[in-house]
Amino acid sequence: MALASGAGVAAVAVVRVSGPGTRAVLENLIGSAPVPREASLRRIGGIDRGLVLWFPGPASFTGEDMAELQVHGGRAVVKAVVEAVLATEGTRLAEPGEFARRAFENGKLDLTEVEGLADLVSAETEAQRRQALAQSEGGLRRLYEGWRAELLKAQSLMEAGLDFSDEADVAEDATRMAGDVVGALLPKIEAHLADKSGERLRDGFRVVIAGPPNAGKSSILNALAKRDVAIVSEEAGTTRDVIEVHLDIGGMPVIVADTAGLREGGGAVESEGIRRAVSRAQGADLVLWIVDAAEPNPEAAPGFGGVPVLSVTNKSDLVSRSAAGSTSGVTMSAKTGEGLEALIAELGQRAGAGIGAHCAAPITRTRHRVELVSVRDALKRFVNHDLDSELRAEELRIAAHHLGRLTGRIDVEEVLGAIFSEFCIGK
Ligand SMILES: Nc1nc2c(c(=O)[nH]1)N(C=O)[C@@H](CNc1ccc(C(=O)N[C@@H](CCC(=O)O)C(=O)O)cc1)CN2
Ligand SMILES: Nc1nc2c(ncn2[C@@H]2O[C@H](COP(=O)(O)OP(=O)(O)OP(=O)(O)O)[C@@H](O)[C@H]2O)c(=O)[nH]1
Ligand SMILES: [Mg+2]
Repeated sequence: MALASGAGVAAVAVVRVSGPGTRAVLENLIGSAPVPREASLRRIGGIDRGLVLWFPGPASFTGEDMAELQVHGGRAVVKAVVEAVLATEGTRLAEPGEFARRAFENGKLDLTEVEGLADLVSAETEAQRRQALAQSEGGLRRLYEGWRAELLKAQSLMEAGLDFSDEADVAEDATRMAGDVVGALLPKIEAHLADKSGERLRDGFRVVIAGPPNAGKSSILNALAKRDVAIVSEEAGTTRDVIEVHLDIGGMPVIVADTAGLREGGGAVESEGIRRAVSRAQGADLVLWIVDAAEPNPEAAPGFGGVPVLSVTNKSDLVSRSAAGSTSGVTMSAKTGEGLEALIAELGQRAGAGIGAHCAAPITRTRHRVELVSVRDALKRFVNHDLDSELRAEELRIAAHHLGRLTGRIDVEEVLGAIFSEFCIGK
């Protein structure tokens, strides 16, 4: 049992119940289970009048008997309904992600679909929502199940080759056919691994604003965020902590961080701010290097460990148009807003906004990448003909094992905890 509608008061709250005791909860609270899968307006335990939904298993989200009580969202109503449900013998509060976990355990969802659901609940932009929905509806599951079927085919051909090892031509045919199957599969896995668009979309494109003190970094952050997130002042060394905002540029999540101005000297606090700025910049997808247009000798951007740098000349309002436009990169004024649209367009383009969704479902997590690298490496060893047939067959088993971990078919107990704890209570 859980309050699925989350913390805080809403107009309507949803209490979700799953498990074999669900029918007993309904009998205790509303007298009887209503018509399955149809909303019924009922008195609920003398507490409220609300909509009741009854999903007898296995045709439910978790695959078990389930019910929903949709009641008025007031604190007293919710508290009384939750207590009334818990009063039924055997009922308890659900752990975070427990409904999804049961759906997984009952074969309703595979691990990639569960991850898709978690991402759907936390999606912040349209492109993230689309990607998460497709994954939650089996985009990756179907892809990986197809590959698993190919692997099984190759495995059985290799086994046949081993069984007929005294009939050289039969054995050779079977082994060659297994090689063809893997030979066709490997480039598909390589192409899938080469596509980083899914992880980038899920994680967001990370931009760090860096530059000398007082160049207008915090003013640019505020202009991008369209609100006063960071303190701006004419004093050099204003920003110390890294300040982050989440932007949605054409459906792409872009995470912009403002940092302390980089300069020599300064006190201990400022030095720590500078250390954080540099470390953040080195982990970014893009650094915006901000300089003051009125500065006669603008400081050149240092290297940030190979991270691409886009030069931004700010305070264009302080200089004549021709002087401001002469530098490379973006020229803008955080004060007047001139050039801001151009900066946003450039960020969107670099983040990959507007690129239509890739046809195939992409990798969205490091977990997928790690398992698929193991699959690929085993298959590469398989195609290496220096190994004997026994060892090559073993490589196929290793590949199938890692594919199984990906979809949750085999020994995933250690990853389950990590995945399901991402969910909020009630999911
Ligand atoms: N009120 C409410 N809204 C909700 C949910 C919910 O649990 N309750 N969902 C919660 O995530 C999502 C909808 N997801 C659902 C997924 C499967 C089933 C379900 O009953 N599946 C059965 C029957 C399928 C069918 O008839 O097509 C099954 O899989 O066997 C229900 C909701 C979003 N909206
Ligand atoms: N004229 C003009 N002034 C600006 C512009 N952008 C920022 N300023 C001013 O420049 C000063 C410094 O701005 P901040 O945004 O605090 O600069 P910063 O780079 O974050 O500074 P630190 O955090 O100290 O490194 C403030 O007085 C701003 O009002 C601009 O485009 N034009
Ligand atoms: Mg600042």
